[in-house]
Amino acid sequence: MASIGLFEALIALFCFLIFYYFLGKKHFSYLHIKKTLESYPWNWPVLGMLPGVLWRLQRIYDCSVEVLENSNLTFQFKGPWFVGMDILATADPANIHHIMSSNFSNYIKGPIFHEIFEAFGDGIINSDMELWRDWRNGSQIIFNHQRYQNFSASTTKSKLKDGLVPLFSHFADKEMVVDLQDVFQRFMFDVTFIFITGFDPRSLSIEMPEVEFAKALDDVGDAIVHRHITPRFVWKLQKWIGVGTEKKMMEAHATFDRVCEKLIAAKKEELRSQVITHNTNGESEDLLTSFIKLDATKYEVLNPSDDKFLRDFTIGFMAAGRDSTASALTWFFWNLSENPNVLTKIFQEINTYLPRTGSDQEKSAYLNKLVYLHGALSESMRLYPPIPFQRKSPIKEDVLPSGHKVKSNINIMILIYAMGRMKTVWGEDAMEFKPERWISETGGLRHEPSYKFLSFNAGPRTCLGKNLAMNLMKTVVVEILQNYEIKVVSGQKIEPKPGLILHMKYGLKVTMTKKCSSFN
Ligand code: HEM
Repeated sequence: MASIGLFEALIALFCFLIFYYFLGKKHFSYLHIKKTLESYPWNWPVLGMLPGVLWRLQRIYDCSVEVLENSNLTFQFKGPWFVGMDILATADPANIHHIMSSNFSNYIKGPIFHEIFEAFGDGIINSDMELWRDWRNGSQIIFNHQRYQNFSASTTKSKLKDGLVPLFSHFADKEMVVDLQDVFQRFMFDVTFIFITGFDPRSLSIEMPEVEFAKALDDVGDAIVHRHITPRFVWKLQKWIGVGTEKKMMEAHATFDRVCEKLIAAKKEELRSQVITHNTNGESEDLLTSFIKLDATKYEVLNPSDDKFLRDFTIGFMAAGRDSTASALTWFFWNLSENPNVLTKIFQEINTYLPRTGSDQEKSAYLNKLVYLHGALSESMRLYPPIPFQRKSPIKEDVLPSGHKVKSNINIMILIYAMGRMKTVWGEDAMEFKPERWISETGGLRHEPSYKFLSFNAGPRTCLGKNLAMNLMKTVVVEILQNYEIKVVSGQKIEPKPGLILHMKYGLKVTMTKKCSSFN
């Protein structure tokens, strides 16, 4: 997402010249600079700590763990002078509880967030206060309705049986090496697209076609990361000239507008013809249909009859649902390959509870009994949270429980990745993959407060798709483990890529073989 491009190289060169100037020729050496930069983010004149961030960009997550562990969980990052890039970074559960829950109304995403994430328009991800409340209320009613529950369950099942399983069989028959990350991204793109619009983009197929909407989402993600590490006036200038990631952002905007216009028109036409023929399926419904039918009089700001509202809804929900679940699944399978004892325990649990016969409802009810699998998925998301950071901004000046004074409108970054690895929060074994930490003494699930386990966010803005995502992942994992043996290709480099979503930088290469008996 954020591979170093021409612009970063120019900044690096600029930094180099500044270091040279400040350190003076006598003391200057490559090793001296390297040591200085690697020990701690140095606060340089004019450039602040930005050079340190760019220097560490490719291993920014692990650096954030070190820095926060050494700063009592909260760290003041100083950006270049006069460009408003100062950030208070925190992984302190007390601060997070204060920001996300107890003082929620004072901490918003704010205008800077809105500007950086402008591609998502005025959708739920980007909204605050009244608009967010309307989004949340409307979405919650639709999400919890039986019609959508039925639709999402049948979509997952059919995409799994008719999409993922035949593709895995093909890979197994041909003894192919495949990138599991790419496969899960395509699977989740299709599933989320169907959840939202009812249409199947069919990106998951043997041909692995490029889908312009998926590419547009990736390009927007790259541009947003670029905006996080670049002074505002610079990316504004790039946008004005139309170069680099800003050019891609503009093209992505155009793709979103064009694709959504077609989708919304087709959906409205479909609904009109259903009214004429009285041919509606009252038991199962996609999200776009439900939003179009929403009773607008119940909301102060939302206007479901407006196409711009429906466009922002589509983009926002696609961005929220697609990559997060694909990332969680990819890291989970990698963690399983590294921890064969965990895999054995998951097999045992599935064997114990899997109903051989029974209705679909009975079969899906058994997912709730898979406590160890739930713990293993949570553990994987603790160490590899699909959304690795959050941004917030206080409306009014405040003092955080850690004692840090925050002025209005400053940037606060909650580093979820670092949070999951803090020894002071999770104990000395914080870096170990241990699903057992999620199991209580009586064998049930151990509850961890969301301000400590933040992968699905905390407080009133907790992820709307949490239960859906957990059930979906359990269904996928059981189906795959039942039918295939997945082997991770040895010798490949596994590391997270800096970005909005915790992708694997080089993907996850695997081979798969079909299992003879149904399960062992
Ligand atoms: C493993 C999978 C998932 C993870 C880890 C996850 C995580 C998160 C996180 C951290 C947020 C807060 C983002 C922010 O405020 O900027 C969020 C919000 C949200 N998520 Fe998820 N998510 C997942 C799957 C899904 C799915 C499948 C859907 C729906 C199709 C979904 C829908 C949403 C929505 C609508 C919001 C916005 C909530 C609000 O602002 O009130 N998520 N999610």
